[in-house]
Amino acid sequence: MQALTIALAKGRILREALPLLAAAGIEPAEDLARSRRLIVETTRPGVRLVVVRAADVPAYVEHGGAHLGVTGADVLMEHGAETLYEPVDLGIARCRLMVAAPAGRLLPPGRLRVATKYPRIARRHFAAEGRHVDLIKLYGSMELAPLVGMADCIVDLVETGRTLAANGLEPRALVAEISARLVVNRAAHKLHHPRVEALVARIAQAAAGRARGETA
Ligand SMILES: Nc1ncnc2c1ncn2[C@@H]1O[C@H](COP(=O)(O)OP(=O)(O)OP(=O)(O)O)[C@@H](O)[C@H]1O
Ligand SMILES: O=P(O)(O)OC[C@H]1O[C@H](OP(=O)(O)OP(=O)(O)O)[C@H](O)[C@@H]1O
Repeated sequence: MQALTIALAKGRILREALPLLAAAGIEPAEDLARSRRLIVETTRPGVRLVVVRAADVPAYVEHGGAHLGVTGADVLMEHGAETLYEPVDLGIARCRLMVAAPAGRLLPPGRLRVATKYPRIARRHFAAEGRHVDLIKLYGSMELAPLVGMADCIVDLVETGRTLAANGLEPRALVAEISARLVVNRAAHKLHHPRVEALVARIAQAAAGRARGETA
């Protein structure tokens, strides 16, 4: 029987997802921090993990490289993952996607220069407000763009607000509440239905337990 593969976003989501998966009875068979192996077996027979960049998880699940995936809602929104089935909000890696700008500075009228890693989401957000934008796509450290005069505002993730404050920026508008989500390949869901359903149910149960404060 083919093993079910879960694609996990590395970094912050991986760190928070591992205790959740452990509570669901799925633990990596080797230390992920030390191993250079890209496919890792788990203590649960028939379930294996692949660890990839957060932004790559939708592609792995969409194209059948993994049956299931765990990544941020921000990544899914930006990817336009309508083709993926999203059954569980894991409640981990919580933060907010926000518009932020230099503290106390009025945004200029007319076209706004917006720096972001999320051009699709940003365009949609400002279009809904009827604002025209010039988007500058960045891959990190968005907070820098207004400081060097390259952008009027940013669309970026905010958790504690410390990064904004440290750079003289302030939140201006909420774009979306973000948390990590479990996604499932639709074909895999049909084809391996009982096994996929059982796995989704275990993970959903662990997420619900975590929400009740039962696990880390
Ligand atoms: N400060 C934060 N608080 C909570 N969740 C966050 C925070 N920053 C990012 N996330 C969530 O974790 C996901 C991955 O972020 P992370 O910073 O680990 O990787 P990245 O820098 O976006 O990816 P890569 O290293 O592959 O470029 C984000 O897409 C988001 O869903
Ligand atoms: O509100 P805060 O608690 O300060 O968190 C927000 C910061 O966290 C994320 O960056 P991260 O630390 O992941 O760095 P990266 O974007 O360079 O990966 C995000 O891109 C913000 O910069």
